[in-house]
Amino acid sequence: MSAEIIDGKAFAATIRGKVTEHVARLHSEHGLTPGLAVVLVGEDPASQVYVRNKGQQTEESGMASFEHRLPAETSEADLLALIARLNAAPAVHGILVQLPLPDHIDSAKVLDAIDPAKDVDGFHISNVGLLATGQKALVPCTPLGCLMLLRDRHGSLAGMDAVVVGRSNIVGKPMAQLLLRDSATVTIAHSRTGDLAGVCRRADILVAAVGRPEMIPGDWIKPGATVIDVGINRIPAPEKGEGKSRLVGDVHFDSAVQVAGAITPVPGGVGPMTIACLLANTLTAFCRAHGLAEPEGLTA
Ligand SMILES: NC(=O)C1=CN([C@@H]2O[C@H](COP(=O)(O)OP(=O)(O)OC[C@H]3O[C@@H](n4cnc5c(N)ncnc54)[C@H](OP(=O)(O)O)[C@@H]3O)[C@@H](O)[C@H]2O)C=CC1
Ligand SMILES: Nc1nc(=O)c2c([nH]1)NC[C@@H]1CN(c3ccc(C(=O)N[C@@H](CCC(=O)O)C(=O)O)cc3)C=[N+]21
Repeated sequence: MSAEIIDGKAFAATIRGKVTEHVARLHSEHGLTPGLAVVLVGEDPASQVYVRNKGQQTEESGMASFEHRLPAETSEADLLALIARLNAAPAVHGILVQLPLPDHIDSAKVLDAIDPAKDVDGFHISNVGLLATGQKALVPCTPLGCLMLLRDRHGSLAGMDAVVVGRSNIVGKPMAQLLLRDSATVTIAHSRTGDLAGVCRRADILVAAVGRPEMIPGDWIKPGATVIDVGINRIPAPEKGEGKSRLVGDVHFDSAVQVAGAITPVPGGVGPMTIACLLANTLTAFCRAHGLAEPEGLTA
């Protein structure tokens, strides 16, 4: 038996379509345009690609995109000054500071300087706290995208055994919070977990957010489970030619697809959902800022 392949790319296109429709209506009814500012410090080539994709898709949805590319040696004080300006800018409704930041900058300090109402990544400590206490928050884009895929497949997640491998602040922890809020029974595994294979085998829902290429093999997966592979790992692909590379997830796809009930591919799974949810969060932030009705089906 072979798993259903969850088409994140198509699902993301549907979400972007809903955002685009809503943005057009806001424009015609109120003459208003939501705006997203993306800040990139340094020249990491992978980050440049993401930032370019985000900018393109933001504009395609009818929103305004503001890109701030700063040199790697930018001081923390200068970055904080830029954030203060974006916090005060009426045309900016969402602010994303691309991570990781250079080592001389304190990421937590920078993220907490963003106005929580414009924090479309959901990384500000007050959004983290609101999510953890079950209140209305801006929710991190990658976990939100995963949740949308899971709800689409299962309807209710109540009582399901969910295992999240990875406990980062940007994926693992908020993912676990969202699953818990939907009444799944949640286990968070990490590098110190004993018998990781055994823990994974209990999961009806397995979310892998580790950053280790193809680490989870098919025989760690419960037959019929839904597998969400968040990992984005670039590995050498000499078979494609000298110096070429390809993207793989944290799950060993070829063996996992034999066992799982459904699985997200890499690329084309969670990645496109992340950007779609960023646009959705920007629209949500805009509507809350203006006291307008929130878009339906685009929040957690
Ligand atoms: N699709 C998308 O849109 C996005 C994809 N990503 C991708 O997701 C992956 C994870 O990202 P991120 O959360 O930022 O990564 P981090 O490096 O911040 O966190 C990785 C987590 O995996 C755990 N871990 C590491 N090694 C093992 C192991 N051998 N066994 C079990 N757990 C382990 C770590 O545990 P410990 O805490 O104990 O060290 C840590 O909690 C990466 O591949 C990243 O590129 C990230 C963001 C968005
Ligand atoms: N403040 C902040 N917020 C983030 O959300 C954030 C970040 N920093 N830093 C980096 C990670 C990574 N990330 C991805 C987004 C889209 C794809 C994506 O679209 N991936 C495509 C393929 C991309 C390709 O081909 O390279 C896919 O999986 O199909 C991947 C990864 C967001 N991140």
